[in-house]
Amino acid sequence: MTAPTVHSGATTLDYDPSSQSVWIIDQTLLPHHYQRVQLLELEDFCLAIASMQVRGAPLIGITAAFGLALSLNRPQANAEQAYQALLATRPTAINLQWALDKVMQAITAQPATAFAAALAMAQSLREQDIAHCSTIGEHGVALIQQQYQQKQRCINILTHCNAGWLATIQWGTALAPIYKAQQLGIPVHVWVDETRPRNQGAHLTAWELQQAGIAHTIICDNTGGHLMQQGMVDMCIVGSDRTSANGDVCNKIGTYLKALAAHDNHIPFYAAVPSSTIDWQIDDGVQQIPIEQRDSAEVLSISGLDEQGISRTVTVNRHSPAANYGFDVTPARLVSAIITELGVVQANSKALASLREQLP
Ligand SMILES: CSC[C@H]1O[C@H](OP(=O)(O)O)[C@H](O)[C@@H]1O
Repeated sequence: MTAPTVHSGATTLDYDPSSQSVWIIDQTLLPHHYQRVQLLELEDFCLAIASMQVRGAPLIGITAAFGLALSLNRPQANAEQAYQALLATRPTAINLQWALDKVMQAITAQPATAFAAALAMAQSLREQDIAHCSTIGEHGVALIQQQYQQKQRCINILTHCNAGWLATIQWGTALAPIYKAQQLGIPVHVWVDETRPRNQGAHLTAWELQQAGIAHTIICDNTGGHLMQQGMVDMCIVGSDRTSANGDVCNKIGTYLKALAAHDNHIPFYAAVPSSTIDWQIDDGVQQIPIEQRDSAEVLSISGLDEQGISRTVTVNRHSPAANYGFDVTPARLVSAIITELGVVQANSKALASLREQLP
């Protein structure tokens, strides 16, 4: 099976009406194997999210939306039980609850045709994600273009984790401006934080950029500060799993440290955030956003291919405990701007409140 690229119009999730199932890319196998797997039952959807076969706030939400919708067409359908099971899979990405609530609202509005209404909502959220991420790319590429016009050389962009098309349905959030820059012929190079412990950068972002033919270099998570200090980074663009109404940005663990280094070196630090990832109920992200803690085994091991091309997982330490905080929160004061589908806005309550008024 040939692997797709963002420019081939590839999508991470596709609904199959003939089997009333969903096909997703098993992201735990990338970059070594590209494989699509079918999600049929509610348990398949819950496992896919919890095990990170699918991950990234927008994709988590849309996957759950289809999981809830399709569960209604199964024997002993129970929307509330399905909602709770899916919501319990991962706590930090607000898109999960946002998407599930949208589907539940559709069910409540049309109880006589609940399955059809829920499925239509899931499909609508999927199409909306594609449009919003493309628009985030268009708003974000202007920031890259400004630097290119000033510097007239390749623009070096640091990103953390994976906020590419694999984290959404298509285009991505943080990587969308980079894909749009490529389409405009603007030369860019991406510093790709490997992003321990699950290595979404080395496994997923690097794979995306390699497939797209975009120059990139994988770096250890601790390297970014040095590169910024040496003038080797022109801007940082990261994604988000939940951004609070005051502009605090929750993202993969380690993002906050990059923002501190960027601030200290006067480098623009942008978060690409669809409005679906903004939690309007929280006005102090640093204190209020729930931070997922995952199995310590993810810290104590690392997986890859051995010389014979066989997947291996090795343990780096069998005897010590490990802590595995999945996310951290970058305070708004360290965020230069937030790139949304409605435009580039300042990371503060007033600007975000104004943005909220523009939402349909
Ligand atoms: C566009 S959301 C991407 C966001 O999600 C990642 O977390 P995970 O891979 O654990 O789902 C990471 O925080 C990315 O920035």
